Amino acid sequence: MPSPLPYQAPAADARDSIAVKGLAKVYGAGADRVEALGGIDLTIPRGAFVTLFGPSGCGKSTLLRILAGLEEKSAGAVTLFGQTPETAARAKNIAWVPQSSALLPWLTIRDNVLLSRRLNRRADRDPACVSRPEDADQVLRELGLADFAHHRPAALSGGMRQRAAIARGFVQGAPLMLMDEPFSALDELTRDALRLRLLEVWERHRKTVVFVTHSAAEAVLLSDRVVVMTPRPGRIEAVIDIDLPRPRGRDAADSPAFDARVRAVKDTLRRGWEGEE
Ligand SMILES: Nc1ncnc2c1ncn2[C@@H]1O[C@H](COP(=O)(O)OP(=O)(O)OP(=O)(O)O)[C@@H](O)[C@H]1O
Repeated sequence: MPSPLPYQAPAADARDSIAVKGLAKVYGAGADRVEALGGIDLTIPRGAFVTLFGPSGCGKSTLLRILAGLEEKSAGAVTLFGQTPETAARAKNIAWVPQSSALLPWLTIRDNVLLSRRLNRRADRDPACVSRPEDADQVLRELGLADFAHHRPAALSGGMRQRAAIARGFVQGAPLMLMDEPFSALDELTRDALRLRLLEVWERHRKTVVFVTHSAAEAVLLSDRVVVMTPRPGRIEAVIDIDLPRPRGRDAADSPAFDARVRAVKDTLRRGWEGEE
């Protein structure tokens, strides 16, 4: 009988990061073949706020859906804190914040925010992240929704409903939040206010966030790292560390340092795109 292979402990940091290695995704075949992602390597440390930034069609949503376990990869390896996306999704270790709030109209805001937690009481979650009902009240307060907790979604503005969707993400008890352009349907003033609200709440909870946006300024304001992606096939042009001090508030976007980071992100995208043409 062959001797068993020696036990190999997982890499020391496997449970402390998201690791993407050689990831590729192809949709369709023949004339319909689209290489949505090719050769994606990315490491995201636990607790980081990381943004995927790039033009339409560069594969941001595909990458996010693969991380969420909603889409199969064509090649490569993905682990979320040591788990496959499918296992992490089954264990309810991933919270998804969509573009539109997707609240249930017949439930109050508080019940909407608590719904996933209630439905998934028995989930095999990361014990450090399990939330309590009181957490919903705290997060609703932090997001300025305490007075609306017992209203139904129809009584709230679009911005408030999106805040409720973000609250639901934080209360879900998952260590990882995936946010797919959560502010894209909102007007500019509401977006500005919501970015700051999101930052305030994230500072207190420090979940790992992977956020998708088309806005360089939004990416820089929110992130520890901006992943600049270019299309055909979707690939990572560069990962830019945003070394601006935290916490970042209303004044964070009013500095030459901020403008320089936004310029660096845009220039990186332009270089990658021009290089491709
Ligand atoms: N289900 C699908 N079937 C076929 N092709 C798809 C599918 N989903 C995405 N694609 C293609 O894969 C590529 C990447 O799409 P994806 O939506 O991930 O990009 P994106 O950067 O998120 O774009 P956007 O910013 O417009 O949302 C595009 O060429 C798109 O047409």
